[in-house]
Amino acid sequence: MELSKIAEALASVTDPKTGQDIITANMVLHLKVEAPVVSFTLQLPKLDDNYKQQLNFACQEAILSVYPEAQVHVHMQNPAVGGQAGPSTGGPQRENPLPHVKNIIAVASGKGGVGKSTVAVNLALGLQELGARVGLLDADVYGPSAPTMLGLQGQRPQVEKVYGKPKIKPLYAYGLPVMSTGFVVEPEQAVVLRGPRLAGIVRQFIEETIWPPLDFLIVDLPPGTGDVQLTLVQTVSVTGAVMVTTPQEVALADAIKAMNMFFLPDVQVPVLGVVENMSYFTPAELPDNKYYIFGQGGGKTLAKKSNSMLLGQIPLVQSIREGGDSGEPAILNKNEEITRQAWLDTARNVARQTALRNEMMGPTEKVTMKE
Ligand SMILES: Nc1ncnc2c1ncn2[C@@H]1O[C@H](COP(=O)(O)OP(=O)(O)OP(=O)(O)O)[C@@H](O)[C@H]1O
Repeated sequence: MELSKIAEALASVTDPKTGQDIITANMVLHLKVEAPVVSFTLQLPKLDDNYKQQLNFACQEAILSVYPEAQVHVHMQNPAVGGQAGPSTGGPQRENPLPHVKNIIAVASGKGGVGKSTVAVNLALGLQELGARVGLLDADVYGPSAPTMLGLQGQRPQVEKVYGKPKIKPLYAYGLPVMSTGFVVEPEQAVVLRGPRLAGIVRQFIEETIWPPLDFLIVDLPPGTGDVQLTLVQTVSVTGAVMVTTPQEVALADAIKAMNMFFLPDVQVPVLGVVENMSYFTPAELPDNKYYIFGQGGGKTLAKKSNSMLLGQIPLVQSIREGGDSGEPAILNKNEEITRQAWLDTARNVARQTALRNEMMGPTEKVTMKE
């Protein structure tokens, strides 16, 4: 009996919760073969009887299909839930719908149009370029821009049944699994649908999408504060928030208001830092010149107010706008090295601040609903 054949057989078994195969989802531990006995531990996010039985049966069946003589012993184990790296902070243990996603990063802003979606998309691709496994959830229900920015407009994600339950397959762009409210809701529809309905869609996207194992899930939030923000912090443990602002003082008051939501005593999502977008204008023909047309200092002030750092300063350049419109984000444009480096530096800082945060604190507690 070969271990590799057994592992291969187990890779055909799907976790009914995440839609991932149980090997990729790191659910199989201590796999041992002493013919005819095959034993292993199956780590489950929740020991629900029905769920346990289904998986046990599927594992037995998979192994018996390659080694009919095998005696399969499956030991079920419930790991500490709560999800991400770092020790548990104690308190009530709640189920984590994304146990195979290490860090969930919310990208937020005070008002629309500051380039939050541009930052979310380029940050996701930047982290991927640095070697991380990244996914993007565009939860900007009123103005979903990921489909256009990633050249996925008009496409619809497919639904696949996993143990009889429908799960959504994300679309892929440049290797990035992407879900966007724009895939299922027309912009005109979003305006008439009420906040809680849209928030429900976001919750469904988190819980029912077949996200692969990820180091980072970047969540592009709508501007300001509202139902979607609340739903996110109630559904998952958000590792940290990245605030996006422009340098103007006038944008600051709104940004502070949006940021303060993360600091509410019931929420307590750490702010990893601030990305200042449209920091300066650089004409393509004078790449070394910087014109601070929107003033200076907004990003730094916001970082100071949140006791965090300025993660990056992104120039206002035509290629970023063009990249957003053409479906080929600026970070992929190797002819615009200065802009590309600004995005990569930002991604590096986000990765570093996330690692530091995880070293210093336990997972963020999910917010519980108070009736
Ligand atoms: N640094 C930049 N240089 C040039 N254009 C930019 C830059 N950042 C963003 N843009 C452009 O500005 C417009 C608004 O950006 P984006 O959609 O990312 O903003 P947003 O804050 O997500 O807005 P909303 O959430 O209201 O839709 C887009 O056309 C985008 O391409």
